[in-house]
Amino acid sequence: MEDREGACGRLLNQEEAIAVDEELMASPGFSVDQLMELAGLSVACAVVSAFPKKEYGAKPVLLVCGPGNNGGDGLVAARHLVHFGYEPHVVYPKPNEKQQLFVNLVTQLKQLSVPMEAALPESMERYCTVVDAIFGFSFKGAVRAPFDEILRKISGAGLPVVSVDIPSGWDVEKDDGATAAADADRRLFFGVLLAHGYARVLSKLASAPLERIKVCRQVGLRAAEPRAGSGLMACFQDVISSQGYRGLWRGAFTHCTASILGGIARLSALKTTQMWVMPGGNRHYQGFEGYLRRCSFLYVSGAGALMLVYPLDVAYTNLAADTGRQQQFRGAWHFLRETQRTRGILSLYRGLPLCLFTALPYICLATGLHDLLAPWLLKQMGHRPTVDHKSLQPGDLFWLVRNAAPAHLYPWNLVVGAASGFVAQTVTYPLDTLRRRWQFVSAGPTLKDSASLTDCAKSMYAAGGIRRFYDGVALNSLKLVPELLALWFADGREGDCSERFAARAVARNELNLRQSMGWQLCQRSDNNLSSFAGHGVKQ
Ligand SMILES: NC(=O)C1=CN([C@@H]2O[C@H](COP(=O)(O)OP(=O)(O)OC[C@H]3O[C@@H](n4cnc5c(N)ncnc54)[C@H](O)[C@@H]3O)[C@@H](O)[C@H]2O)[C@@H](O)CC1
Ligand SMILES: [K+]
Repeated sequence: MEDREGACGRLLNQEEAIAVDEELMASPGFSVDQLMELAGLSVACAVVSAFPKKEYGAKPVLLVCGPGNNGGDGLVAARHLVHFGYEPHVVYPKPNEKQQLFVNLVTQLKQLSVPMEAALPESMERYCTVVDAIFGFSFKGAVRAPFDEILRKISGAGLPVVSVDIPSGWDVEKDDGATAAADADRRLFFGVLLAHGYARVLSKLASAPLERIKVCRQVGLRAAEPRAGSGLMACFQDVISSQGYRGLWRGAFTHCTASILGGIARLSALKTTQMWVMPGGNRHYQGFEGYLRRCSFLYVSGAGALMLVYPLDVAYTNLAADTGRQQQFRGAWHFLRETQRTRGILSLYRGLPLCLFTALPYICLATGLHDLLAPWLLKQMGHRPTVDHKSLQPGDLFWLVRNAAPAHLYPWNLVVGAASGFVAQTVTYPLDTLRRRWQFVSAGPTLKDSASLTDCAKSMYAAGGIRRFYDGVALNSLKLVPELLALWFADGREGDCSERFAARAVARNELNLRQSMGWQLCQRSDNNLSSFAGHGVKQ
C-alpha cells in the first residue's frame, strides 16, 4: 500500500476508504442511515464554520446532490442547515426513487419546505456557496450527463465550493487530489501574495514622503538653512526646493521592491518554518508555548527574508538621504554598483546583525501585544475571544499573515495590527535610528564614517544624547495615518478583507476555487468525517 502524506496525516486510497466503510457496517453494525446522518451533519457544520451566519446568513446555500450516497450526504446536510438557520436550495437531478432511505430524505426536506429542483438555476450569483455532493471517493471514469454540464457550470460560477469528501469527478486513485491540492495551494499562495503585495505597496507609497524625511533625520541630516519654525518643515522644504515634489518619493520604488521581494520570501519561508516549529501538524497555538513557537517561526521567516533584501534597504537609506540638487546616485542599481565597487560587497550588508537583533524584540512585542489586544477587542464586540484553533491547518497562510485576526474583526484588525506594530516600533526605534545612520555609507565630507557600530552610537550620543536616537520618531507615528488609510482602502474597498480579495484574485484568474475550497474543507472537516471520507482523511 502506497503511503501518501498530507498536511493532515496519511491519506487513504480508494480501496482503504471503502474497507473502512465496510468494516464500520460489518462488526459494529453501523447502518448507512446512521453514517449518512453523521456525514451530512458534519458537512452542515463545515458550511456553518466556513460561512458564519452573521456574515453570510442572508444568502441561500445551493446544494447539488448526486444519485448515490454522496448525494444522500448533501440531502442530510440541507436538512441540518435549515435547523442552523440557513436557507438551503437543493438541486437533485436524478433522485433515487428505489431506495426508501432517499425517498425519506426527500420527504423530510419537503416537509421543511426546502426548494428542490432538477436543474441548476440560471444564475448562481445570489448563493453564498455551492455544496458539491455529487460524487464521492468511489468515483471513476469520465463524468456522464447531466453531471458533466453541471460540474462545468459550478466550476465556472466563481463561487466558493464546499465539496463533500472530494471535489466531484476526481479519481482519487489517479492522485488527482494531491495534484489539484498542490495546484490550488499554489494559486491560493499567489492570491494572498497579490492581495498583500497590493496593500503593502499602496501603504508604502502613501507614507513615502514621511518615511523619506524620517530617514534623513535618522541619518543626521539637517535642513541646509534652518528656518524659523519646525525643523521638520525645513527638511521637507529643502527636499522640495532641490528635488521637486516628486523628490519626496525618491527611493520609494526601491522601498516597495524590497517590500515585495521580502514579502514573497517571507511568505514562502513562513509556511516551511511553521511546519518545522509545529512538527506533525501540531495546532497548539494557545498559551505561552504557542506564543513562543509563533514568535520563532515569524522571526525565522522574517530574518530569512531580511537577509535576502537587505542591500535594497541599505540602498534605500542612501537614496533617501541623498538630498542635494546634484544627486549622488541615479537610483538603487547605481548605488549598489558604485558602493560594491568602491567599498566592497560587505558594505551592502552594513548593520545586518543589528537589524536581525532588533527584529527579535520587535516580533516578540508586536505578536504579544496583538495576542492581548485582539481577544480583548473581540470580547468588547461580543465575539468569542479565541480563534478556533482546531480549524487551523499548519501552513495556513491567511491566518498567519493576518496574525490570528479573525476576518470579522475587520476593520478593527487593522487597528489592532497597527497599534501593536506602532508600540513595538517605538520601543525599538533607537536601534532603528542607529542602523539607518550606520547604513549611511555614502556619507559625504560632512558625516565621517565611524570605525565601528559602537563608535557610531557614541558619536550619535555625543551629538544629542538619547534624544538623538529618537530623531524622526514623530514622523514615524504620523506615517501610520496614510498607511492605515491605504490599507483600509486596499483591504476594505468593498467592505471586504484581504482574505476575500485573495479569493477573488483566485477566482478572477479563472483559477479553480472549487478545488481549493474542496480540498481545504476535506482537510478541515477531517475530525468529523474521519470515519467516512476517503481522501484527505487523518488515520
Ligand atoms: N458507503 C457508505 O456507507 C457511506 C458513504 N457515504 C458517502 O457516499 C459516498 C460514496 O457513495 P457511493 O458509493 O454511492 O458513490 P457516489 O455517491 O460517489 O456515486 C454513485 C452514483 O454515481 C453514479 N455514477 C457513477 N459513475 C458515474 C459517471 N461516470 N457519471 C455519472 N454518474 C456516475 C452511479 O450510477 C451511482 O448512482 C462517499 O463519498 C460518502 O460521501 C456517506 O453517506 C456515509 C455512508
Ligand atoms: K463531492
